Amino acid sequence: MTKGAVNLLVNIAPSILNADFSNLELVLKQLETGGAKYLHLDIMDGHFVPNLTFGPPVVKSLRAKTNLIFDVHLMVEKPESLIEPFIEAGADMITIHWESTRHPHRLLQKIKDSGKKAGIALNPATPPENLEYLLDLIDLILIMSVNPGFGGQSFINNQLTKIRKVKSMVCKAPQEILLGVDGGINLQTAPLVIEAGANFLVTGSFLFKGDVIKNLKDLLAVCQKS
Ligand SMILES: O=C(CO)[C@H](O)[C@H](O)COP(=O)(O)O
Ligand SMILES: [Fe+2]
Repeated sequence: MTKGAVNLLVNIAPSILNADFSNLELVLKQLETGGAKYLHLDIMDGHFVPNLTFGPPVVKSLRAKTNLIFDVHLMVEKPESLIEPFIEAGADMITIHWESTRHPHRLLQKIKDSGKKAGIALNPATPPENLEYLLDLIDLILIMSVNPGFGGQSFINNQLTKIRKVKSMVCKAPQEILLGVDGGINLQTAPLVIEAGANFLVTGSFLFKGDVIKNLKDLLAVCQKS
């Protein structure tokens, strides 16, 4: 990839956080029918964030049912201990939080050494300049546009400024880096984040209110137009 290469395609990564957990096989089929390529898996430990979700066994069960690209978002204390279990469960990409570890460089290196894509997420109050000496290890920068922990929160508008700053960092990197946004993405906010430079949009509660397939298709259409 040439220096400054930018992926013009906008990707949608559906989060199942607000899906019907009693019928995830159906949810996977709906997302595939709607045109999804990724599945965003929100892992919460009740410590780093005040909520609990699921762990490697659930990811392994889902892995057996779909070829979607598994994008694992680790919102946990001590993510060091969970890299291998999630890779064994079938993760294709693992995103750690900058705030969750003293050694983000070592952890990103560990993910890359395992042959998986490495992502780093930034909470709303974390400045993007912290990524300067990590950039060569990063495949995805995930800007949290809500405080992590729950689906269905409102988009924090000042994160648009951060997306613009990160866009200029990403353009200078020698490799392709996806610029992701997670939280409060819907038909109104998607064009704003795309205009600011994002090309990887995580969306959860918007999709699972009403007709999942229609909502996903509508969002993909907005992304293609923006
Ligand atoms: O990481 C997350 C929350 O911490 C989720 O990925 C995010 O909230 C998606 O849900 P929604 O679209 O409802 O905001
Ligand atoms: Fe997430």
